[in-house]
Amino acid sequence: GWGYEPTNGPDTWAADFPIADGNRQSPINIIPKEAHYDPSLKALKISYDPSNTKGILNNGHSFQVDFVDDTDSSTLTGGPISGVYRLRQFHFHWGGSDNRGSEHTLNGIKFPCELHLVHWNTKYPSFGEAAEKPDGLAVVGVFLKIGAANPRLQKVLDALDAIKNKGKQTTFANFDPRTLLPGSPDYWTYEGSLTTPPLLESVTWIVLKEPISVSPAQMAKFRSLLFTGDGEAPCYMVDNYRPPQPLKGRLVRASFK
Ligand SMILES: NS(=O)(=O)c1ccc(NC(=O)NCCO)cc1
Ligand SMILES: [Zn+2]
Repeated sequence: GWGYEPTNGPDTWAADFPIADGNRQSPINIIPKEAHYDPSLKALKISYDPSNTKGILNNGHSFQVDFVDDTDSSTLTGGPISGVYRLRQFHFHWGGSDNRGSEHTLNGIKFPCELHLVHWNTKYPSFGEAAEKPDGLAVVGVFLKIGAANPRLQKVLDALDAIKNKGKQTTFANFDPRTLLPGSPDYWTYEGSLTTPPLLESVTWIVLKEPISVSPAQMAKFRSLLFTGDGEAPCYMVDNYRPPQPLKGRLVRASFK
């Protein structure tokens, strides 16, 4: 199956997922000077209920923290979206060293890590249905940059020892992902896709301008995970990012001047 190695990585995905060469693929390189300030963009309204935290899973591509999404208790509204989107999961993408790892880039600059908070539009009956609609998903992207250790991240990283291998999951409770967000509400937004197969063109991307911090030791924790399952030859989970894709005429809007 697909992955991030030379034999199954992003350059091979179009064979099984032709939409990889589509007109609204993600991620992209964001050039702030070419973004269009849109005064009609609303503030993001994010309200999460920590008791919705369901668990943490190594899915062989990243690890994700899953949320109970059968009620409107953890939602995203406002910003560029209309209606109510429910939090489904959050996950990360990171590099084998600090000079790479993010999916979106800023003026061509890669960050060591990027957080994705995945939400689906409740006008559709389920995540799966929403994922196939042009306005079905909204993903909030947050850059991580090397600095002081991030205490909010530590609870997530402390759970990784229990999910080292692909397919492993463990309990994870009462986590408020809002604590991972930066102070500034400023964001860029554009119409894009999932950044992993099936690469569905159903995502309104909301990329926050202000990064959060992560320390080198915390980055080492991400890199201690394995792509591989128990009993397989171990392969460290690193460089699980898709590079920027062609903009193909899309506008990137900014919520700030
Ligand atoms: N990296 S990304 O574009 O944020 C992304 C989000 C969800 C998915 N897929 C997904 O959530 N499938 C359902 C099982 O959680 C794939 C890529
Ligand atoms: Zn992602």
